[in-house]
Amino acid sequence: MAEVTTTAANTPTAESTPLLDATDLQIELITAHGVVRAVDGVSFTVRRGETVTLIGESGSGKSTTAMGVLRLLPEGLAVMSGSVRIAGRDVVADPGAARAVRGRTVSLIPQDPMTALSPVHTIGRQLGDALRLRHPGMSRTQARDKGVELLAQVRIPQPRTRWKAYPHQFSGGMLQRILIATALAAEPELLVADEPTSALDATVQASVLDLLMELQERTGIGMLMITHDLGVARLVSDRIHVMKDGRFVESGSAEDIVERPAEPYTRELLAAVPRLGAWDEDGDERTEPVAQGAAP
Ligand SMILES: Nc1ncnc2c1ncn2[C@@H]1O[C@H](COP(=O)(O)OP(=O)(O)OP(=O)(O)O)[C@@H](O)[C@H]1O
Repeated sequence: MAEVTTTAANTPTAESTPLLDATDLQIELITAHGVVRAVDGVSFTVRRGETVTLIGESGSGKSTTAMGVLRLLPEGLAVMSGSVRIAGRDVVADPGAARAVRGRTVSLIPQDPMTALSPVHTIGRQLGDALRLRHPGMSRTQARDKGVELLAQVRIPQPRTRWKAYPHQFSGGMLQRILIATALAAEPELLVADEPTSALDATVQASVLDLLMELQERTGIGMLMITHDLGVARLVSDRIHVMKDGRFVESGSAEDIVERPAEPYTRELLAAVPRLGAWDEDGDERTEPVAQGAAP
């Protein structure tokens, strides 16, 4: 999607190593009702500047995959096999590698902005803490200046004044943008976004997705997107993996999956999207909505 700028750090070798490389990932969850194989042998990669989306209905295993990749599933209740290399380090074989890459190479944008931030601390305190975690030598003043800059980047109006505000003083869309700023505080190479807009209404959803794409274009960050909404997937993705019962039933470019779905399950997901404009080369939405069932 975005142009990849080659820097000294991005040697050809580093460039060709995927940021995320999952091979035959299996995850079993130990539940009160027995063992559930939530993820059943999936393989996928995410490279710099790419957005790769896992799409599927509720219970298909998308979130378990995302949380597994980050090793955020409860130890002892989730058994993982296969491999997941993040920037070359296998987090399945080595949980220590997961701790090393989380909040550095890879950051999570969680699903529900209303519950992801602590209600008793100011936005500034929480964003400042995230920055100082990444840069231990940073003073509070430096963290505030950098944090205000990040809030401006995610289009929070009057960021310097809002620094001292509490989460309840923001709308859902603004909170999600603050969470994006918090994820960016770690200067990650890869973002995992778990249904980042599902708690937001349609117009706010569009503006948050737009912001993510703009950030990606500017920074070349890779993104693993989780969604149940093919409209969202089509807008942001380079590649889409359609997930059902823990497996990928269909994988391809966003255009192929949306325009030429091979599987009945994908066609069902498509049918659940109320309106999709015609595909055009720039991936722009067409401005005139398509009325379902309307006469030509
Ligand atoms: N805490 C849990 N206890 C029991 N079963 C679980 C738990 N979490 C997930 N599962 C099961 O694992 C499978 C995959 O669930 P998962 O949440 O990953 O799917 P999903 O596609 O992300 O759905 P959603 O969009 O609803 O989060 C499902 O069969 C689900 O019932």
